Amino acid sequence: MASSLSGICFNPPKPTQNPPSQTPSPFQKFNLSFQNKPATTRFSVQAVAREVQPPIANSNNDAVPKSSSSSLSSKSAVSLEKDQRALWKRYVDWMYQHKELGLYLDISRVAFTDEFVEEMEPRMQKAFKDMQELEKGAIANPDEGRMVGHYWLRSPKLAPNSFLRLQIENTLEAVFQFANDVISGKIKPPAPAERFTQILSVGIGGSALGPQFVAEALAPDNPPLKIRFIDNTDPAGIDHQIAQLGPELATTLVIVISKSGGTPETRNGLLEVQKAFREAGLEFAKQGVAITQENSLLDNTARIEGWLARFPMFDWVGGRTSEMSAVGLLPAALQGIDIKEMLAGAALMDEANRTTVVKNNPAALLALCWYWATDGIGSKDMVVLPYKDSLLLFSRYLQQLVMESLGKEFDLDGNRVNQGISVYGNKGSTDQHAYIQQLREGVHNFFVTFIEVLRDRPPGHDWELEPGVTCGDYLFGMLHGTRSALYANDRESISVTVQEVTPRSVGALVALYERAVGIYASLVNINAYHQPGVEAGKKAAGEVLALQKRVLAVLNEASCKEPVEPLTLEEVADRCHASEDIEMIFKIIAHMAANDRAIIAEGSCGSPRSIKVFLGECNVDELYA
Ligand SMILES: O=P(O)(O)OC[C@H]1O[C@](O)(CO)[C@@H](O)[C@@H]1O
Repeated sequence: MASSLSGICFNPPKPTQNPPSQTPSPFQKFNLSFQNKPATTRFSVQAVAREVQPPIANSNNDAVPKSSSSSLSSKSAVSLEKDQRALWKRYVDWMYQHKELGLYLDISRVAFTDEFVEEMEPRMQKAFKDMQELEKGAIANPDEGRMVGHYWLRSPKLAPNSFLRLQIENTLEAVFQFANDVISGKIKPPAPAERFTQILSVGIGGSALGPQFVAEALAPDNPPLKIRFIDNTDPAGIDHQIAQLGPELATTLVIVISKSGGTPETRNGLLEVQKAFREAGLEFAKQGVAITQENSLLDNTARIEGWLARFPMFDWVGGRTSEMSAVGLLPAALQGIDIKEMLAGAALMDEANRTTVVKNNPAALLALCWYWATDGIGSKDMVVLPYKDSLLLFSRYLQQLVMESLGKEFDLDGNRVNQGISVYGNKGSTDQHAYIQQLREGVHNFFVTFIEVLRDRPPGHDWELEPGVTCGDYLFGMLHGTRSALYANDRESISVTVQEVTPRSVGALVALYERAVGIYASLVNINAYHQPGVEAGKKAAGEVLALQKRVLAVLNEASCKEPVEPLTLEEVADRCHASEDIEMIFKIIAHMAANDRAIIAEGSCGSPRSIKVFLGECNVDELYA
C-alpha cells in the first residue's frame, strides 16, 4: 500500500464482494450494514441519524438546532462501522485524489450517511453558486461592502476587471523584483553592510500567521535571509527578538505588515524597533518595508519617512486569506521559497474546487464532513494533527482562518446563531504524549484531521534504525495507529495526505482550507469575511488605557503635593469619577507597581483594600498641562 501511494497514480482496487445488504431506515436507529447498491455507498452507523437542518432562531432570536433533542443526545451513542471490509469499501469509494498535486483526502472515517449527503445536496449546490458569485466579484462581505478576491491572487485572469488584474500582476512583479534585488545584493542596507541577512516581520493575526506557517514549512536550512517575527505587544518578546538579532540589526530588513495600517500591536512593534535602530545609530527608513493598504496610517508614515519600499494590500483581501498576496509572498520569496510554485499549487487546488460534483470537490467534502461532525453548529472541535514537524504551525494558521471566519454571532439573515468551529492541535506524534489520551478516552467533543506527508526525508538520506524500519516508518506507524485507535473508540477523523511538503503542496493546502471555510460559511449562512467580534476587545482595551491615563493624572497630582499624599484605591477611583471601575483601577495600579511606575506605600496587592499608592516621581509639566 505504501509503495502504490508513493506514486502519482493511485488506483486502489475495488472490493470484489459486497457484504449482505440491508436497507437502513433514514432518520431512525439502524444497524451496521452495507446496502448492495451500485451507485451509492450505504454506510450506516449505530445511531440516530441526524436531520439536516440549519440552526434556526426561536422567538427570542436565539439559535437552536432544529433537531437538537434527537441529534445532540444521539452523538455520544454513535458507534462507527467496524467491519474492516466495509471500511475498506468506504475508503475506496470516498477517496479523493488530485493527481497533479499528489494530494489525497480520506473521509471514510467520518460516519456521514448517504441520506445526509443527499439531504445536503441542494445546500451544497447553493454554496457552489455562492462561491461562483464571490469569484465573479459579488459583494460577498456585505457588512463591509467588500468583494472577496483571494482566489484572484493566484489566477489574476479571474479578477472581475482589468484594473484589479493589473494590480495583482504588478504587485507580483514588484515582489519578485524586490526579492531578487535584495537577495542578489543590488538592494542593500546602508554601508558598510554588504547585504541584508535577516528579515524582522512585524505584524499580527493574518499579517503574521501565514508567513510564520510558510517559513516553518518551507524555508531552506540556509535561507538567503533568515526570518524572525514580532507578532505581539509584549515588550519582553520584542526585546528578545531584537537581542537575538544583535549586531545583525544593521543588515535586517524590517517588514511591517498591516492591512489596516492602524493595528496597535503592530504600531507598537514598529515603534520599539525604530527605537532599537536609533539606539544602534541606524537609519530605520533605509531598512523599512511596509505592506499595507494605500493611504493607511502605515502607508502614509512609510511614504513620508521615505522607507525603502511599500507594497499594497488590497481592500478585497482579508488578513486571514492574504498568504498569496504580498503579505505572504514577499517574506517567502526573500527566504528563497519558490512563490510561483505556491501560487501554482493554490491555483490547481482552486480549479479542483470549482466542480459542482461534491464527491470530486475536496473543499466541499471537507465542509460536508465539518457539517456532519459538528451538526452544523460547531458542536465538536476540529483537532488538526500534522505528522510532520515542518507543518507545526498549520493548526495555528487554521485556527485563525476557521475561527475568525466562522465564529459569528449572527447569520446573514440577522438570526443569533453563535456559529463557529474550534480548532486546535500541534503535531504528531508529539501530541500523542500530551493530549491524545483524552481524545481516545475522555470527553468526546472533537473530530480529528490528520495531515500525512508520504515522503519522510529527501532521497538518499534514509537508513534503517532497526531491521526493515526507518525513523519515518515510526512516524507513519504512529499516525495510522492513532487513527485506528481513535476510530476503534468511535472518534471520527479526516486524513489529508500530501506526497511532500513543497511550495506547491503548501499552496494547495492553504487554498483547500480557504475554500472549505467559504463553502461551510455558505452552508450555515454566515458572513465568513468580517470579524466584528474582534472590535469589542479592541474597544475595551482602549477604554482600559484611557482609564489608566486618568489614574496617572490623579496619582501625579497627589504625588506632587508636599508631603506626597498616598491614596487608597477608593480615593483614586473617586477622583477619577470612576468608582464602578475600582477593580480595573486596582489592576492598573498593580501593573504599574510591578513595573516600578507606582509605589505601594502601605499594604500589599494581595489585599487590595489595604493599599495606599503614590507615584515615584512628580511630573510637574503634566500637572499643569
Ligand atoms: O493586518 P491588520 O489590519 O493589522 O490586522 C491584523 C489582524 O487583526 C484582525 O483584524 C483582527 O484580529 C485580523 O482579521 C487581522 O488579520
